[in-house]
Amino acid sequence: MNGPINVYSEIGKLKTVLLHRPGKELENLMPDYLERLLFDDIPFLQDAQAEHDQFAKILTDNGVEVLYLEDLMAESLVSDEVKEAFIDEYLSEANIESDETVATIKEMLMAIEDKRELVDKTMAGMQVTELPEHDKNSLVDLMGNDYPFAIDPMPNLYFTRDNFATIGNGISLNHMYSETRNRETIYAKYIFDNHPRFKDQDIPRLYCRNEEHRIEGGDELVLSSKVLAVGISQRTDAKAIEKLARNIFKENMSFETVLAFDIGEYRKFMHLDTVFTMVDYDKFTIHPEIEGDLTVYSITKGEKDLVIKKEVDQLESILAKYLGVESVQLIRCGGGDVAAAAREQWNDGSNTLTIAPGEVVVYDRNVVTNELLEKAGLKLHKLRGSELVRGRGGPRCMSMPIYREDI
Ligand SMILES: NC(=[NH2+])NCCC[C@H](N)C(=O)O
Repeated sequence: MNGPINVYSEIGKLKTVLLHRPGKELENLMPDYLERLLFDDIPFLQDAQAEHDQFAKILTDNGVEVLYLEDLMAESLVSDEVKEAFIDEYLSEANIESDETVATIKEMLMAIEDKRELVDKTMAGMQVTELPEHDKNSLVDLMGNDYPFAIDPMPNLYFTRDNFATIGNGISLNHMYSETRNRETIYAKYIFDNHPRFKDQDIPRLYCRNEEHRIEGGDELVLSSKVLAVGISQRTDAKAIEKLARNIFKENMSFETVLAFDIGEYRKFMHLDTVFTMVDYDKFTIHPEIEGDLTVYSITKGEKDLVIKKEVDQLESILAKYLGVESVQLIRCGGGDVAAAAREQWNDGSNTLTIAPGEVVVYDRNVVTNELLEKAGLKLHKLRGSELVRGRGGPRCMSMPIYREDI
């Protein structure tokens, strides 16, 4: 009998997925703080939500159960004790200098009875002007500053791919690269510890948010029940991958090899899944710009510790060897046109979500890449990508598979 989580491939028929419908956190984006919050522009919330609803509809129309992070989190606040523990932990990570402000906000949040409303508020952030008058005795309170937020918004939450990742029947609860995104990982922590769907189930924890080294779900790809690919990137460092591999091997899961893809540290391709995704048994998207310099390392379990080797073959041969297929096809984002490749990668042309072997969700705007995917025989579900894309993420980033049929 399989547990509630079952993800042994990138392509098996998707049965259950986790999304987050973007909310008020996007309206708390301001030009001065975009870079710190890892955004490049301010999406129009209403249209972003409409696009996101279309995404959810494509999935449900194709037999996928869509769960929402905000609902699961609300349902995880199973008692007053859990609610208070969550609020305390949330506030301790919210970067609030004054204890009086913490106490004031705690009182405000505790007073919200509707659990969904409370969860939404924690995601949206809080402007200083929302706080009631409260005692200002501490030096930081008296000095004040111009910063408009008492608590920052979490605008990247709709990229549910990153803050935790499902691997086999387990999860890696991630330690994120940036402070703004590290706060997001609190929701998965409470969900997997308290939600009735997950609480008493055997769900191995393969990484933990308190770890020192950083890893993000956009870098974690489950290529098969035996092989994982993990990006060494702007977001994920090599030490974290070693730790993850050790934990996976310790759990005696089916995975035998972790392939570490060194894609360099760039904002434009912050995660492996912004340049490489698996779309069929033997087909992948790839951004041509990373191909030349890409180095792949294999990590396997040795007698005493990990055995780590540099793979010297072409990417196609490495993939074919580890996946046990005769050959693989790499479908290049933008084809041979450098401008199309760069533009469409920036707009997540290689960030596809595979919902069944050979069947993918893509943004409609990446016309050059989409045509190549169709030519390769793939079935495309096209999603309007005007507002959501401004956060620099596509269909794979915006989804976390919870259950895929085995292939
Ligand atoms: N899996 C992904 N590629 N996620 C994209 C995340 C984008 C987000 N703005 C960030 O910089 O973190």
